[in-house]
Amino acid sequence: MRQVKIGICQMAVEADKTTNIEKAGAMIQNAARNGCILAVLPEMFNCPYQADLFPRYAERYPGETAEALSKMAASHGLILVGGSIPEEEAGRVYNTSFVFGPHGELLGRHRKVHLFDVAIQGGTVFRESDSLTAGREITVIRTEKAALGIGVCYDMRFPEMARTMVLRGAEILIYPAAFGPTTGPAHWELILRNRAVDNQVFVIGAAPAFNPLADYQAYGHSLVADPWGRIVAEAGQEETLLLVEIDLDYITRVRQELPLLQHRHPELY
Ligand SMILES: O=C(O)CCC(=O)C(=O)O
Repeated sequence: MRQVKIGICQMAVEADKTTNIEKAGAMIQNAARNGCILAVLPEMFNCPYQADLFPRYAERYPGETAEALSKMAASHGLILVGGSIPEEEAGRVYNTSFVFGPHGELLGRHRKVHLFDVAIQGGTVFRESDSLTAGREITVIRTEKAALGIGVCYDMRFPEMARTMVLRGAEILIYPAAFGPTTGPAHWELILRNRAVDNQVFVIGAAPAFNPLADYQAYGHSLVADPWGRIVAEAGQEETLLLVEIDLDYITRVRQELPLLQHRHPELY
């Protein structure tokens, strides 16, 4: 048994950065008290999800938020997937997930590759590329507990990226995300379960809670899907710490019984 207890911090993101960092800290502490060895925050957890605000909240590494995350990981001795934050480097702003280890060390970072530029009639209109630059790397982070494939929100819609992470050894795909009221009910669960069943891995979607005062209405519904495509934990819309324990050996069992990855014909596609 390779048990991993995980805490997903579905927090309501507010306008004030320090308040958001403190709230994340309290939820991570709660996760640690509940025995979690992995905690996950949502996309843009320190900043309202508004393209015009990203440059204003952006930090150069190691800034205020990354330092706080590193300390939280170290003081609780857990692996922390720090959602994402606007990260500035050389005049460009990225949507970046920083991942810290149990001694507070930076294990890696993922810069969102696929920017969310959509105009859905009667629904969400968003242009991340107005203020963000896309990352150019696929991210798999090997930790002492599990190999983590990291994507940010819209990245989850690209099965090629998930497959690449899995072929590079990822056992858990983790997507800090912030789906909204248009695509959330339509696609959120479908996509996350699909990435799990396609790749026979665990998949985590970590969302902000619905906040009636926010400009962008997050859908919430953080969830964990297992390698069989089953939902093993799911939150509602409200602020909550979603706790779940998974057994990574289940990946091997599902792959032995249904050897999907061995049956591929990459020479044909
Ligand atoms: O793919 C979607 O429907 C939502 C994506 C999104 O909100 C994001 O990438 O931040």
